[in-house]
Amino acid sequence: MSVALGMTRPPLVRTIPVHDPEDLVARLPQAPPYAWIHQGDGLVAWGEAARATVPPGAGRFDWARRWLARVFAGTRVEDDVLVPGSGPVAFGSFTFDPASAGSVLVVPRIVLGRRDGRAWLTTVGDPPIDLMAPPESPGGVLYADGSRTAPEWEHAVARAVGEIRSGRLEKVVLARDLVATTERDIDVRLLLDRLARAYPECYTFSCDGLVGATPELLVRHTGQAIESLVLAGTTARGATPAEDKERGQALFDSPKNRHEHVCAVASVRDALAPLCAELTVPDEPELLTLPNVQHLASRVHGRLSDGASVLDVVAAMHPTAAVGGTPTAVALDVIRRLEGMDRGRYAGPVGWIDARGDGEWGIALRSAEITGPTARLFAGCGIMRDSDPAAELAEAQAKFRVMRQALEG
Ligand SMILES: C=C(O[C@@H]1C=C(C(=O)O)C=C[C@H]1O)C(=O)O
Repeated sequence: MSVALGMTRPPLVRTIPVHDPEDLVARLPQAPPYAWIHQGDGLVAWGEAARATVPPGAGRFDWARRWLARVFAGTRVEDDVLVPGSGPVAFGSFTFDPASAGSVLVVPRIVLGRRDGRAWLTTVGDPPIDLMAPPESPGGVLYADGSRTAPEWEHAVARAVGEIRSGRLEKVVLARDLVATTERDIDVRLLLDRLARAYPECYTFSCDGLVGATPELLVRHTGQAIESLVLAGTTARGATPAEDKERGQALFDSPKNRHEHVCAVASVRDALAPLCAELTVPDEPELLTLPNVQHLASRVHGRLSDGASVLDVVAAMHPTAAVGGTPTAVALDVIRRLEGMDRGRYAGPVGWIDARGDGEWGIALRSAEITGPTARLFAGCGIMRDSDPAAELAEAQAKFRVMRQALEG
C-alpha cells in the first residue's frame, strides 16, 4: 500500500468549476486512464496520489473502506462544487472471487467531472504537466482461445445443466475468455473513445488496465438514494426492425429467461432490503436494447436507512445472481470447477467513490484486462436447466463483440 506518494504534508485537494470539456475522453493525457462515462457525463482521471492493493478474503470491502477513510481523512479539501464526484475521489475494481488477488483502489491526482451541464476539475497536490499526445491504433488483432476452446466451453455448459437438473442449484453464470494480441501496445484511451461512442447507454469504465462498457449498474449512491439496474436474460438483435421486435417479444415471453431474470432480481432485493428504509422493485422487467444484444432489465430504487457508503452497498450486493447464480455459494463452487480459469476482475464491482460515500459502481462485464499488446476478453451467460450449449456460446460471442469492435476499430 502507498499513500500520497511523494507528499510529506497532508495534500490539498482542490475542486474548481470549469468550462464544459464536452468530450471527457479527449481530455485524457498519455497516462493510464481512469474513467466512468455514461451518456457523455461522468469522471475521467489520471495520475496517482494514493494506491492500495486490496488483500483477498471475505473482509476485503471492509479493508477497502478503512483504507479509504484513512486516505480521505489525510487530505485538506477545498471544494467549490460540492456534488457527487467532487472533492477527493477513488476509483476501484475488485476481483469476482473474494479469494483472488488483484483488487485495487486508486486516488487519482487529477479528476475531470461532468454532469447535467456542470463540469469540475479536482487536483491533489501540485499535479505534473501531462503530455497530450493523441492515441495511436494498436494495429491488427489476432485472437486465440483462453482457458477453454468453444467446444470445451459448450461441454462445461452441458455439465452445468446436468448439475442444475440434479437439483443442486437453479442458475449458474458461466464465462469464458479470449486472448487478443495486437501489433503494438494498446492505448486504453482509444478503446474508451470507441466504447463511449458505440455504447452511450452503457457505463464505459477504465481502472488499472480493466476496460469495458457494461450495461449493468450495480449501484448508484446519491445521499440516501440508491438505484440499480439488474440485467439477466438475453437475445440477439434482429436483422430488420420487425425481426428485432419479434426477438424482443420472444425474450419477454420466454419462461427460461424470465426465471433467469427473477433469480437476479431476487438476489438484489435480498441484498438491499436489510440496508433500506424503502425499496421499489418492479413486478415485470423491461427490454433494454443495445447495439449488440437485447436484455431483460429491472430498475430498482431504494432509500438507505442509515449512512452506508456506496462501497458498503457494493459489499452487500456482490456477487448478484446476474454474474454468480442461485444459490450463490453453490454457484461459486460450480464456477470454480467448470470454468477452468480465474475470472480476475471480470464480473467484479468497478467504479468510483467520493469522501461523502457517494459513487457509482457497475459489474465489470463486456470488458477486457489490458497488458501491453494483449487483451484478455471475457463473456458469460446465465445457465438454466433448459439451456442449450450452442445457443449460450452464440450469446457469449455476441457479448465479446463489444470489446472486439473496440480493439479493431
Ligand atoms: C455475464 C454477462 O452478462 C450477464 C448475463 C446475462 C444473461 O445471461 O442473460 C445478461 C446480462 C448480464 O447480467 C457478460 O456479459 O459477460
